[in-house]
Amino acid sequence: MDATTHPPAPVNEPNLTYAPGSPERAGLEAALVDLEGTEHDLSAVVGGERRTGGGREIRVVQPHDHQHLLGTIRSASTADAEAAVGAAADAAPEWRAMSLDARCAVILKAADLLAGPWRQRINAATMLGQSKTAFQAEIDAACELIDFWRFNVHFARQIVADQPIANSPGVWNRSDHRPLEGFVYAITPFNFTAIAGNLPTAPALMGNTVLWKPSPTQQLAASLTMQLLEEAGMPPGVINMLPGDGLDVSEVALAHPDLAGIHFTGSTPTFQHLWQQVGANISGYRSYPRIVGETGGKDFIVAHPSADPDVLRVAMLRGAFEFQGQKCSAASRAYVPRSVWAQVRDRLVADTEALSVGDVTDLSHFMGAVIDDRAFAKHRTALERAHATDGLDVVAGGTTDDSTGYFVRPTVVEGSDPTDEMFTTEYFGPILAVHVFEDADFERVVRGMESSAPYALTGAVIARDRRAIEWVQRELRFTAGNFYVNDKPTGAVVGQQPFGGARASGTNDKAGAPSNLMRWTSPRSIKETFVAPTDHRYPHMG
Ligand SMILES: NC(=O)c1ccc[n+]([C@@H]2O[C@H](COP(=O)([O-])OP(=O)(O)OC[C@H]3O[C@@H](n4cnc5c(N)ncnc54)[C@H](O)[C@@H]3O)[C@@H](O)[C@H]2O)c1
Ligand SMILES: N[C@@H](CCC=O)C(=O)O
Repeated sequence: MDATTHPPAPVNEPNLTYAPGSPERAGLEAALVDLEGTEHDLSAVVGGERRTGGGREIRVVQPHDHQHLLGTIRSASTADAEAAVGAAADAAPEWRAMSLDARCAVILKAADLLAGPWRQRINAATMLGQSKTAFQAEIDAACELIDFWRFNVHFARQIVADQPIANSPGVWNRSDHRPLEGFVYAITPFNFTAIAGNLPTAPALMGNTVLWKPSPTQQLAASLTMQLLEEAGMPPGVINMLPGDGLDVSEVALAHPDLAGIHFTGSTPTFQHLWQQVGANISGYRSYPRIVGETGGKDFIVAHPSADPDVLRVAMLRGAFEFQGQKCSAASRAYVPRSVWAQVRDRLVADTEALSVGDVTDLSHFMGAVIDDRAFAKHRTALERAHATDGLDVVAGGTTDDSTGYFVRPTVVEGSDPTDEMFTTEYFGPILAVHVFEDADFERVVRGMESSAPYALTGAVIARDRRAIEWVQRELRFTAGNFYVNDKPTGAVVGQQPFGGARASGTNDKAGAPSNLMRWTSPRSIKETFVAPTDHRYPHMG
């Protein structure tokens, strides 16, 4: 309960530029060469020991150069998962008894290691394994993860310092922010190294022990993150990493009486499947598992007739195509009045066609490849359908090429029917659907957007008319957990725009915020009476 000391105050980590000639660019290029040259050890880590999983093999390749092997995973088996549950249970008593200062120190050291000596290694791993450009790797693997760690320390201390505000005479009330009883199961997505690092460490900071199942396509950066945490002093068994497809791990973890929570980020169907499994097993748990999940999106930009066309164009280009549209926050549908579209269309098409797509180790590219063959096939099918469907007009991009890497050209599709699947289905790729409408129909179109997709993650309004901004904000209040005015709907910053959405987009517990950390504590209220009564009778009894 020691939250009275003063660790360094959190400040957002500045983004390095990687401009030609900069020292960070030289460091990054050296790290890329170093990591590309070898096949990496992607073993499980259970109780601090490396362990070759007993399950099926998964090849981890560079998405932009799919013949280039980075390493091979042996998926964790049920025996590996059982060993991890045991290691988490063994580590729990000492970890939860440790002072909050000690746990914070581990996390703050991890942040400083990542800001310093580990920065380019983990950035390079994120570029090679997830096909992020230097800038996209920097804002994710370095800055956002450093921010998660530093701000979470600050928020954890606020939570522990939050104590009852009233004491009756002769009484002292206290709150004991206990960790959960059992282990937390953290399951992380391919697209953000920061999310992969945050999901196991947030519950650990609050005193829990964790089973961490990273995404196979993020495993290189995940393995390095695990090494960094060990160097920072994370004790063995507090976080147990189980690579692979997760099927055997879930078989053990979701049926185990000690499952205390799930910390998930990924697709909506996977999250719903996990929740169903928990529901099916509900009578077998010691406690009701906390279920936190941030999931899919179909994120929008809506322009008002007063919109600045340049602001709209840049919001579309960056919002839809950075990291190949593989951010849960990526703009994948836009609604644009005809008068504004007339000023935006040609330049948007020209700029989209000019975006360079390629091997991200060539730092001149704006985009890399999509994550794997499955994603590639899904996007190719969506584009074939767009080319073949009346009412859909592919005005930029629309082509794919997987001869060397999983490349999908950034694509703009004009669609006359806003109920077409282009406007409702999450493809999770660089495909932006645009619905052009008559200016006079603005209010009708916005009202239709309220329920046109099942998600509610991010959205943006582009307008100069203040009344329009206010009206859209009110009308679309429940359509986005993160709402942007005159900006792209991506790029939330920890401590500034707490991130998460509702409806089919998740439980909206807001990653990197006190509300998330609260889910990993089970408070105990303690009342101490200094001079206790010694007579059971009340005055009214005479
Ligand atoms: N809302 C957010 O904050 C947020 C952030 C990032 C990504 N996402 C969403 O994530 C999705 C993309 O990520 P993805 O492709 O990695 O998602 P995914 O659902 O395919 O996989 C997520 C994780 O779940 C694992 N998994 C799948 N089935 C499992 C099972 N039965 N047991 C255990 N683990 C299992 C995967 O291996 C992976 O580690 C998109 O839908 C995107 O919108 C959301
Ligand atoms: N927080 C990130 C998205 C994370 C999901 O992929 C953003 O705001 O762009």
